[in-house]
Amino acid sequence: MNTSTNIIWHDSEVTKQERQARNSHKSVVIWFTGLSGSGKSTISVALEKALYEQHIHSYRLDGDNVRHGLNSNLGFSPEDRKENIRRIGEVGKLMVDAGIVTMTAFISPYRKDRNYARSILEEKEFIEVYTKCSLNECESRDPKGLYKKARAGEIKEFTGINAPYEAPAHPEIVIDTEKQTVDEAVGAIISYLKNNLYI
Ligand SMILES: Nc1ncnc2c1ncn2[C@@H]1O[C@H](COP(=O)(O)OS(=O)(=O)O)[C@@H](OP(=O)(O)O)[C@H]1O
Ligand SMILES: Nc1ncnc2c1ncn2[C@@H]1O[C@H](COP(=O)(O)OP(=O)(O)O)[C@@H](O)[C@H]1O
Repeated sequence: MNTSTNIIWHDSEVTKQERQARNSHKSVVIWFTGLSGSGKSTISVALEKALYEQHIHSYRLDGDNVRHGLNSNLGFSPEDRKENIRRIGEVGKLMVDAGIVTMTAFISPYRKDRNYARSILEEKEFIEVYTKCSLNECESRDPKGLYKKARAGEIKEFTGINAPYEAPAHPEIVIDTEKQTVDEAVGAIISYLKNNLYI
């Protein structure tokens, strides 16, 4: 619900299309979703580096990082996760307007919340990338030791253990991180961007 009143939109004199033309590439949100430990951060970091090396204006928003600042007042209840994703969707939209290829790496476990983020962008401005990985494998990777803590009852509402993860029904890209290497994942996403004339 919008509680701000008496607010009037003020247009820029530089359009998104003009920024994209100057950058010689489209702007888009590449929305990673998947369990903790499924590879969202690892792949988005590698993708960001590869895009940077190809002179693509890009930027990465990562759950752990954004929760240190912009979203530091949010926890992991369904309501807080919804607000987390709503804000990231809005930031993603601003970055697309600024002409930037934006990667977001959030668990974003609820389909409805991801679809909301998609809905505020124009068609083709949201590419959902599902980092598919079994809970078993994520738990054995446990890069931050959080699954161990969750199993020991030290973290409430941990995704996959005692909070749900709803896999995307129709993601644009699926990366099976139990089968594809990080380089293969980056290659697959860059091919998608090239084949669909984003870059
Ligand atoms: N309860 C609980 N459930 C899931 N994850 C937890 C939790 N508590 C802390 N963490 C750590 O926070 C990271 C997930 O934050 P996100 O902003 O991506 O989560 S969400 O999209 O709002 O669901 C997640 O990072 P990733 O491992 O990179 O996914 C964890 O490091
Ligand atoms: N094919 C792969 N793709 C991505 N990460 C992988 C892969 N194989 C192993 N890993 C490892 O799995 C872990 C994934 O952790 P991370 O990227 O932080 O996941 P997330 O951001 O989804 O929580 C890292 O330790 C990474 O080195």
